[in-house]
Amino acid sequence: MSQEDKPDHLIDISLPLFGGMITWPDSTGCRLLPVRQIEKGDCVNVSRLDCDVHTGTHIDAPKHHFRGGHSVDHIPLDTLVGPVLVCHLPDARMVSSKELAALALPQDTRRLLLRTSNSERWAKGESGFFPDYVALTADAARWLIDHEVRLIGMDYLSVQRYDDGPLTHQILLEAGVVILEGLNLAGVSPGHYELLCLPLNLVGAEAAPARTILRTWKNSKI
Ligand SMILES: Nc1ccccc1C(=O)C[C@H](N)C(=O)O
Repeated sequence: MSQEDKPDHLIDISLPLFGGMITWPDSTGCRLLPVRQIEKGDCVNVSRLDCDVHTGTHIDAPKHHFRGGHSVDHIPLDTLVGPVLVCHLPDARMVSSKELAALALPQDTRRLLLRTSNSERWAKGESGFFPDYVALTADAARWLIDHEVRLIGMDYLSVQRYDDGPLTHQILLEAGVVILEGLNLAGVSPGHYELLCLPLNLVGAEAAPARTILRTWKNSKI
């Protein structure tokens, strides 16, 4: 790698996982439980993570909504890693096809992350789950498929609005679009990056937590 090609910087857009973190209201929550403790006389520290697989930043696979649908271990890495466009919709109360069309995305956009006012609320450290988060409508899901987007990332714990039915998820997952939820895009400038989304390879699971990073490059286009 020449000096010019060195990574400029890495931006962690995933949520830290910790006991008591904000989770989906129906979730059993997230706990990190001590199994062995040096301070209690054990020779090592060992913890157990107790959470559902939709905790923090995570991907959803078709199995989340479809019997017999693919699980996360079948999602190809080359969908999860590669060029991505980050768009900023600071004033959107929801994201419909109208907001997406107004972005005038380059035709070759296959991965799209949307920074909304949700990210500012993560940044402020709001303490509880907020059901009025910004998310996609079903017609936005159809728009993404029509425009051949293969991965869509949103900055709250669901891609669909809290009071909506499951249609947004179903449309995306049926078409094999990877749903990336629970991003924190606070302070991320809109533009082109390389996405590195690495979910746990949980065999047979409908979702998996995913450490997710954006990489910018100094002098090269991705
Ligand atoms: N953790 C859960 C537990 C029970 C029921 C749903 C969830 C979800 O996380 C839903 C998810 N965020 C979704 O919209 O796909």
